[in-house]
Parts: sequence; C-alpha cells; structure tokens
Amino acid sequence: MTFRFSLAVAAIPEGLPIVVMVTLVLGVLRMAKKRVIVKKLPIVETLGCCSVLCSDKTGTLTANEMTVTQLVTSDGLHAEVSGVGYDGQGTVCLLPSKEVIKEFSNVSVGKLVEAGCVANNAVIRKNAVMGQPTEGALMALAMKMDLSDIKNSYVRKKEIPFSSEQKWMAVKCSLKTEDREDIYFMKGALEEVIRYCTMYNNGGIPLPLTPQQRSFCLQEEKRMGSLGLRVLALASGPELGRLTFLGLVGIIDPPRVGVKEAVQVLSESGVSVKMITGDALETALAIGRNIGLCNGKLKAMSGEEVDSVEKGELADRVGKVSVFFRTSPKHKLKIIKALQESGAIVAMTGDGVNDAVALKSADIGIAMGQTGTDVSKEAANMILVDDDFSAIMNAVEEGKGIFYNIKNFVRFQLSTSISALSLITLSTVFNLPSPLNAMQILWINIIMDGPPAQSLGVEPVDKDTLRQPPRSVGDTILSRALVLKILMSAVVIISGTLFIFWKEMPEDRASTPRTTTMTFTCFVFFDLFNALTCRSQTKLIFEIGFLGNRMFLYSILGSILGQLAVIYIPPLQRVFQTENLGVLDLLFLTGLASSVFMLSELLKLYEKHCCSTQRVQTHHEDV
Ligand SMILES: Nc1ncnc2c1ncn2[C@@H]1O[C@H](COP(=O)(O)OP(=O)(O)OP(=O)(O)O)[C@@H](O)[C@H]1O
Ligand SMILES: [Ca+2]
Repeated sequence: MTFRFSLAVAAIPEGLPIVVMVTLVLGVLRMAKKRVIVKKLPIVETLGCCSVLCSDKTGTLTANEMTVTQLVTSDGLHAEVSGVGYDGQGTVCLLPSKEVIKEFSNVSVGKLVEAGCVANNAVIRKNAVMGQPTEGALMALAMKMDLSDIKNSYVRKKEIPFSSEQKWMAVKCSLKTEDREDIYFMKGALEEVIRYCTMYNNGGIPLPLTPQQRSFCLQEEKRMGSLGLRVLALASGPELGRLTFLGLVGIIDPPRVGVKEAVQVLSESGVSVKMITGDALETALAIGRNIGLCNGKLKAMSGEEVDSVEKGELADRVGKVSVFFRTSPKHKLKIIKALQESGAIVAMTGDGVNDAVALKSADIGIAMGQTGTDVSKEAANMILVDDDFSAIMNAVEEGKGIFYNIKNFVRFQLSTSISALSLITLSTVFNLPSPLNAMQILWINIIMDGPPAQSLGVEPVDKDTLRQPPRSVGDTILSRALVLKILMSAVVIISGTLFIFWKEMPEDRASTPRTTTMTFTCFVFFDLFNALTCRSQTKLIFEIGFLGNRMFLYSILGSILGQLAVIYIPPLQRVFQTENLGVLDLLFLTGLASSVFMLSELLKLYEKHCCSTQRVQTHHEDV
C-alpha cells in the first residue's frame, strides 16, 4: 500500500510551477531580443490582459526632437523658420515679404527670440542639446538670428523653474552693462503666461492688452496647435503681473517612426490607445489624428475637467476619451486610477519625471530606454531599449502567447498525471497487480515534467491567437472546456492502457515482464501522442506543421529513443523490469496510442465547424 501511495505521489506533476517559471523566463529572454527589458517576471503574463495603453505624447509618441518652425509676434507679424538641428543653419523670414531677419533688424521678432533665449537653461554644444528639447529649440532659433550670445549680457538673479503643474518658467535678470531695473523673462503655456501680462509689445512700444488682442493671441495659438505644433508664449517686463506679452512660437515635434502602425495593430488586437499630454487641445488632436488614434474619431478631455468630474463618474467617462490634454502628473494618476476602476488593465508609457507616479500605479509601467529619465525607468517595470513604441506590440503578443502556451502544457501535464494516478487507483481498488512499476512511473514522470512539457512552452504562437482580444484577468487557466478536454484524453489513455494490461495478462493474473513492458510502452506512446495534439488548442497539426517547433521534435525523438533503450538494452531492462518487444507489438501500440491524438484533432475540427456556422449565423443577424 505504501508502495502504491508513493507511486501516486510520483505521478503528481510537481514540475508544473517550474515549467511555468521557465516559460516566463524564456519569454523575458525572447523579449530582450526584441529590445524590451522586463523587470518583473509576472509582467510578461499581465501583458496579455492589457486592455488600455495610456501614452504620454512628447518623447513617447513623438521623437522629442523639437524645432521652432514659425512664430507670431504680439503685433501680428508672422515669420517662418527654416533649418533643423542645432548647428544654427537656417533662417527666420518675415511673411509674406520673405525678408530675412537677423538680430534686432525687426524689434518685435528680436524681443520675442531674446526672451526665449534668456529664459532658458539648455546649452547647445557640438550640435547637441543638453537640457530640455523644448528649450533647445528656442536656443537653436536664437542661433539662427545670431542672438544666442545675448544671454551673456544678462546676469541671472533668480529662476522660477518649470514644472508640469505650473506650465511656465521665468527668470529675473539685470543687464551686465547698465545699472537698470531688473527684468523678468517668462515662457510657457499661453493661458498661463497671459495671466501675468498687462501690456503687449507693438513695434517696441508696450500698449495695454485689450480683449481683442487676447482673442487674437488665442486664435493664433489654436491655428498653430492644429498644425500639430507645441505652442509657447513669451513675455518680459519689470515685475510678474506687469509683463509685456511678446508673442508665440510654434515648435514641431515629429511622431516617431512606426508609431502609427503600432497604434493600428494594438487597436485591432483590442488594446485601446489613449494619449495623455501636457500640451494644448489642438496640438494633441493634430498629433492624435496624425498617428491614427481611434481612427481619427477623437474625444478629448482636459486636465481641469478630470479634476471637476466626480470620482465615480470619471470611471464611466474615461473609457470613451482618447485624448487628455493640458494635464499634470496628478491628472495622469487620476486617469489611470479611473480606468482601473472601470475594470481595465492599464499599461502606461512615459519618459519624464512627471510620468513617474503614473508609471508606478499603472498595471504595466513602460519607460523609454534612450531618452527616458532615470526616474521614469526606475518607476517602470518594463523598458523599451530603443525607444521603439512598436516594441510594445511585440511585448503584448508575447504575453498572449505565453498564456496560451502555459495552457497547452498544463493540459498535457494534467492529462498524463490524471491517467497515471487513475491507473494506480483502479488497480488497487480491483486488487490487480500494479500495471506500472516504480521505475516506469519515474520515467513517465520525467517525460511529463521534462523536455516535452518544456518544449510546449516555446511553441511559436500563430497570428490568429495574438490578434485575439486581451483576456480578462478573471479568466482561469483551467476553463471548463479545458478540463473536459483533459478528462477526455485521460479517459482514452486509461482505457487504452487498461485494455493492453488486460490483453497481456496471463491466465493466472500474475503480471509478467511482457505485461508491464507492453502496458508501460503503451502509456508512454499515448503520452507522446497527447503531447503532439497539445501543441495547439484550436489548430490542427497540419495547420501548425509537424516541424513548427524544433525543440518539441528533439524532445519527442529523445523520448522515443529513450523508451526503446529502456525496452531493448539489457542493463536498463533489468532496472525497468522490461523485455524485448516485437516490431508488430510496437506498431500495434503506436496505432492504438494515436487514438488519443485522432480524437482530439477531430474535436478541434468539430469546434471549428461549429464556430464558423455560429459566426455565419451572427453575421446574418447583424445584417
Ligand atoms: N521648458 C519649458 N518652459 C516653459 N514652458 C514649458 C516648457 N516645457 C513645456 N512647457 C509648457 O508646458 C506644457 C506642458 O509641458 P509638459 O512638458 O509638462 O508636458 P508633458 O506632460 O510632458 O507632455 P507630454 O505628456 O506630451 O510629454 C507645454 O505645452 C508647454 O506649453
Ligand atoms: Ca513627456
């Protein structure tokens, strides 16, 4: 009895957690090859449930390579800026005259560019920016007008630094040469900057800022924004609250290559992509359309609105919104929490310090490896090494594939283990000699937990499975359908093996080496055929191809050779209590064992047929 009990223990698939772990680790390694670093193992599996991807705009969807392309002065002069990069190549031309402006040849443009250069912490050295790209763009503009040295004629006395909540920054300076009163230079979002202004610059002379003038600025901001430009307002004056408004600059930041395609694939596979940005509505919408967010049917919500909506109501509304604009870090957090409340599994990508909190609270935080800040990388649990947004798509597919593969080997291991346990139980109950001895059970155990199971974990997963919608977190691995399939395979294996056991049993009911060898080999063959059909839940073997998984082929081949060795090599025969079998015996066993494979393949065919007729029916109903 104790002997049988220990046999039963051996038949438990204790290798299951290890196989799951190894499969996850292999997944992480595969992802590393695709330039995605995963910091926590379970994230791989969570990716398959991801239903919403929130992305910060600047630096994630766009390249964060900022260039000023146009400007408007407060007195209504328009100018276009040519040249990209930071080498000072390019010109500023007034429109429509195309007159090239240098230094202060036009006072209004000169003052505007000067403010952008002085209220600035970026340094351009060897054609590269050190500091924020937005500020780098303003430095490059100053270089194009030969104004970049003007910063040195001021002494900076104080700085009110930029923050994503405040959305502006200012410096207090005095001229080095003259002993004049201090002067403030401010830059930031228009609606913030204009609150500190009482005057506007008109050809070098400050005039009171009238409502008409304000609405002109707003209109210009919208116009530039709808071209997808980030708009910054500039002002200067003796005191915050008594500033003179100088004008606006429009900064282009092109979408990253491949983002549009990635957004499309993600949407098709059921992940809805949302943009959360600190920029203004028009800019956000233009970029959103450009990258094909929500097929261009965009619904937007501002940070202010996020604040004003009741907590419960927010969860209902965020799902339908695809662009959040003028947000601060605390809004990003609120939006993610609301999405999670509505039942979504949320991934969030970001690059800045201001994204860190949101990255931490999302189910999957994704940071940019090259341009991202260290804080964001620390907070994230996944890093895109090359800042390649489309790598997220690969990672999500990997996540879905791994869950699918885990299901496959769980099916394989459980059906084997149930069969082995039942055989031992049945023989005990009916007081028969044990159909399998201890060494044989051990061998079966190795096959069950070892290479064949492991190789099911690396089965390449077909595109159809990857395009399926994200599974819900509540989905268990052991669904009812899967349990039924496991039981069905187990019943076939048990009946087949018992049949051989009965057939090979001599009259006196004392089992001989031939009896156990036949029963044992029968069970092992059943197991290998079972593994073959477990390679896919839905696809027939012809569809996935016999040679599709090299690891699997090797491990099955190894198992067959091992089995033959156990039967035919004398020293092993002694250990396993086996004896030689004839070719006909082997052929007969192969034929019998293939039944578990055939049956399961037929079931797949039947399910496919049902599925397609169902689809046709629903299609008819749709019509
Ligand atoms: N260096 C800066 N100085 C002054 N104002 C700035 C600066 N950088 C950005 N702004 C203003 O603040 C707004 C928000 O910028 P911020 O960098 O916080 O956005 P963000 O949340 O990082 O954007 P995204 O989510 O798109 O990356 C910008 O639209 C711009 O008007
Ligand atoms: Ca950013």
